[in-house]
Amino acid sequence: MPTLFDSYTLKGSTLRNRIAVGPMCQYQAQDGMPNDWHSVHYASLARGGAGLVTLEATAVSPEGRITPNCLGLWNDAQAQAYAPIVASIRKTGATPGIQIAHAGRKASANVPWEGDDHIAATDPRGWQPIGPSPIAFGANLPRAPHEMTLEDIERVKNDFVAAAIRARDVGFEWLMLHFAHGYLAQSFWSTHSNTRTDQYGGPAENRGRFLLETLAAVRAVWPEDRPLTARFGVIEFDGNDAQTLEDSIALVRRMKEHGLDFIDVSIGFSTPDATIPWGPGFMTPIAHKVRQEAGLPVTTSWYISEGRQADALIRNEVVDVATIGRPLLANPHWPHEAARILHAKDAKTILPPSYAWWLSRYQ
Ligand SMILES: NC(=O)C1=CN(Cc2ccccc2)CCC1
Repeated sequence: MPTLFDSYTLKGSTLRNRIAVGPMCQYQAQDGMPNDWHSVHYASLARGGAGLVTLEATAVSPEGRITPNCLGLWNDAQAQAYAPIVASIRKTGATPGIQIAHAGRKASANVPWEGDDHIAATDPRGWQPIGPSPIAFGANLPRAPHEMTLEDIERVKNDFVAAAIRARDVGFEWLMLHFAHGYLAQSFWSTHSNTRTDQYGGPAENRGRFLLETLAAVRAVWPEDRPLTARFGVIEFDGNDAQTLEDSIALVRRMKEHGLDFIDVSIGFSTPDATIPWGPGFMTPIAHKVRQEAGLPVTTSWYISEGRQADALIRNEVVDVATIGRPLLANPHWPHEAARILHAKDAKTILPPSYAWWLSRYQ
């Protein structure tokens, strides 16, 4: 029976435990470049004992950013700037991962604590969002995206491939495609946002095409021995859940056929009219259903906050890895605290010597 502090091996990668840091936007970049905010942030999370440290949504092009302050991997200067961050994660024994993303019709927005809304079309800080159809998300994101031409679609797929090559070459070990949260890929899948009548719209097979083509193109350049994963919104909580979940699991099976190794099960967030049943581990039964029916190892996040809760999910094989988000913002050493609560491991095996040595003595 696996436990939270057992290692996890997938393809040629072994995580020191089953705790993954979920990708969480920091909105601290200028022109997509990582800086000392990101260096300190990710080194702190790695030193705290997590197994997999996944960098936040990193845009594959300038237009693919959610906000002007999102990270990017669209040029070589950015790519080189991640090398010290990868090294600092590896130095602690954690595994470096990165989520590559395109925000689609949710792009060109103010950072959450400065409005969380679309930048005015007349404001030079912003840009024209793009998407499958000229349909706005609504609410705080009222701008209708430019309807992507087939050339736009090819360009964006190539941007994902180029970003994956940069992530590969700078040493990231896990790659996560952002196929969730109402961003570009999710918006091709959802009927809330995709009303195309060409081969990228209409029936599920067509709405899944952009995701599968992007996955296949990235798989072709991502090393076979490094995990290729995706965070995918399998449900919208919009009143149509049974059908959406059935269709999404069928698409996950296709993703597996196209080389996906692992999936992070999340929410579509394609419509402001959803009623999300927030609560402790509320996504874990859905993640388990995807795991069993699609035959892929899974993780999920959302309100997984306690060590015993996360350990039970692993022991009962509900999920294979527990993704922790906001509790790690509150306490990057959450893994150490969980290890103590679970009597799993002492500080010596979780924290770097500069901390562990003194924590393990004079008990
Ligand atoms: N890059 C991402 O995937 C983000 C996800 N978020 C979670 C979230 C989404 C929707 C509603 C609440 C929280 C917040 C902003 C960035």
